[in-house]
Amino acid sequence: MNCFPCFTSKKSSNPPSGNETNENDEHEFKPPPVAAVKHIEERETEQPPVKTFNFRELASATKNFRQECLLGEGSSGRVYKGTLQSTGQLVAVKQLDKHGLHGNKEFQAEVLSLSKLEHPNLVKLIGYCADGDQRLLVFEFVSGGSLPDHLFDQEPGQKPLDWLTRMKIAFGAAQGLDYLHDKVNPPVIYRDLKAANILLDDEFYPKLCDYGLNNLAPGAGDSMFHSSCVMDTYGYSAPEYTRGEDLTVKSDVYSFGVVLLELITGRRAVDTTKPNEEQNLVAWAQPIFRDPKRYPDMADPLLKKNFSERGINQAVAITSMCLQEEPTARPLISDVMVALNFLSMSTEDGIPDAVPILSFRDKSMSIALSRHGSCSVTPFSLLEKEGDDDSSSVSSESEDDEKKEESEGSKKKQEEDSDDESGSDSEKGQEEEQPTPLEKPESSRSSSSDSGSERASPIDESNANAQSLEIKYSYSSEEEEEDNERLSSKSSFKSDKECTSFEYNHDDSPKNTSMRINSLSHDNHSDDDEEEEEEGEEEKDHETRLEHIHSSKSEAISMYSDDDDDDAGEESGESSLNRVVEPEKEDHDSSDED
Ligand SMILES: Nc1ncnc2c1ncn2[C@@H]1O[C@H](COP(=O)(O)OP(=O)(O)OP(=O)(O)O)[C@@H](O)[C@H]1O
Repeated sequence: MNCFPCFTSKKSSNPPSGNETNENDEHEFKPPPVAAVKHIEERETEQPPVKTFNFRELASATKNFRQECLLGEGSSGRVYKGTLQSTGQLVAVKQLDKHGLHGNKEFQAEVLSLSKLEHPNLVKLIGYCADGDQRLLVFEFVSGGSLPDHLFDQEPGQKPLDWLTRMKIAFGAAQGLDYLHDKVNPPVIYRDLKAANILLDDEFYPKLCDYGLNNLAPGAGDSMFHSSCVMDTYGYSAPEYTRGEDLTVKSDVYSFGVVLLELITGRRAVDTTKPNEEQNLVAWAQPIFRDPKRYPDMADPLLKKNFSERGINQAVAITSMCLQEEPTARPLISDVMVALNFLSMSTEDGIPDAVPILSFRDKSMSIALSRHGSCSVTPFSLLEKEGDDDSSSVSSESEDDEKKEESEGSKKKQEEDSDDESGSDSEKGQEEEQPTPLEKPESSRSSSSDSGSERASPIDESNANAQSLEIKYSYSSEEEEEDNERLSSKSSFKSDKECTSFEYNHDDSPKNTSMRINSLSHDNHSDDDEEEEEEGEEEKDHETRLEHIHSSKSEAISMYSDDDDDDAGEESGESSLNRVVEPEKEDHDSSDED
């Protein structure tokens, strides 16, 4: 076994032995050390930081690839369940089809790329074997089966997945995808996201498999590869792919939308047993997307209506965003992830917290969700103007919708005008957020009025909380936050004496991205805010304040860095996934627009 010393985390130097794996450890992401500047000697003998197996070891692990160990067969080969003799660890051994075999160097380069992708929501590559004409990949074994096993192919007596579990699965899958899109530089496009590629452990914790395997699949690189992929992912492929256009990260967002739709409806992406008009799930859902009153009717009957109306409305709204025909109109997966985080949190009354719209990097998601009970945020200066006349300070939901529609239209136009600048635009977009009338959180609504007309005063609790809002994107050093290795989030909507806050510590990324959103009430003004007030900058003082801090990114030198090795990489068959991290990444999602 050859490991990069610089990639060797405690975990990899002492691999857990299968069943002995500590549950908590398994779900707790331990990012590989950021140390990326490799010694010259190490570069010369670059080997994947995973175990190399000889064929005999894997044959004995899988009882000679016996039928009883066969987990299934996919487009790239057969997958067997095995037990490593040396450690007792359970593994899934993928025996790649022999036709379209790669040379050893090429195969190793792909394995090297794959091995560098590490996230708790991705099935971990443990090792590989390149023996003679055999090419095998060894992955951690995920014990709970795949998502379709639980969603569609239930055994008699098997309990259906409840709503919250479905949202948690969606959130976890979004985290895995977000890692590939946003934490790996340049982004990795999944290309083959579908329910069958979401594996679940015994606690329904989701892990994506088959990521980054495109270059290893038989036929990769030949002219037929593109079309055969369409067939494999039939029902999940984004329209641009079937049009023969290039895939982007937004194509993955589309596929993710299909999975989300499956989770909500309990229907398969393609089901030929259904009447013609219902066979294609997205085609069936499109007319319903345009009629929000029908959203709750889309729910899987097995849920027996055990979900909140706001929960399903927001989930369907997110789904329809992901399934937009135009890639640029689809949200970033990071925004989908933020929204799903809220939907996957249990609350006492079962109603998910409203998602504060300024949580999003891109405005489109804010607009979509603000229609379905999310906490909108209006610059206070505008509220004051509205507040002069009490009657104008409140608006009915239909008025809200009209205004939002207007802003959605203008947003769409903005997007078209500047679809190449989305990273900086997302910041800009938030700064220039069109005011949307405030809505009360659902909990206060229900008690406030029985008339059904949703009204919100500019000085209600949630508004007060929202009056001063800071967003900080900062890149924190590994040392500072090494204890916060998993994305953590907290949210609360409390009285105006308290502050609303939630934090995302994306410490699972090589960049250790940390995003913090604090929505402070007046009572909790920071010193800075108070100073501003004293200075009499009234308008500014009450406006939503956005602060984006990109601190020193010296840590952007990541484990992917190969420095000046580009040429060497090419020569040695360096794969497409093995790319150099640029020292500065200004534009978060520009890659998908390139
Ligand atoms: N790491 C793993 N742990 C447990 N089961 C796995 C693992 N990887 C794959 N499987 C199972 O092995 C079977 C075959 O998987 P594979 O990924 O090759 O095919 P697929 O996803 O069904 O199809 P395709 O590769 O064409 O997308 C599936 O049933 C899958 O759930």
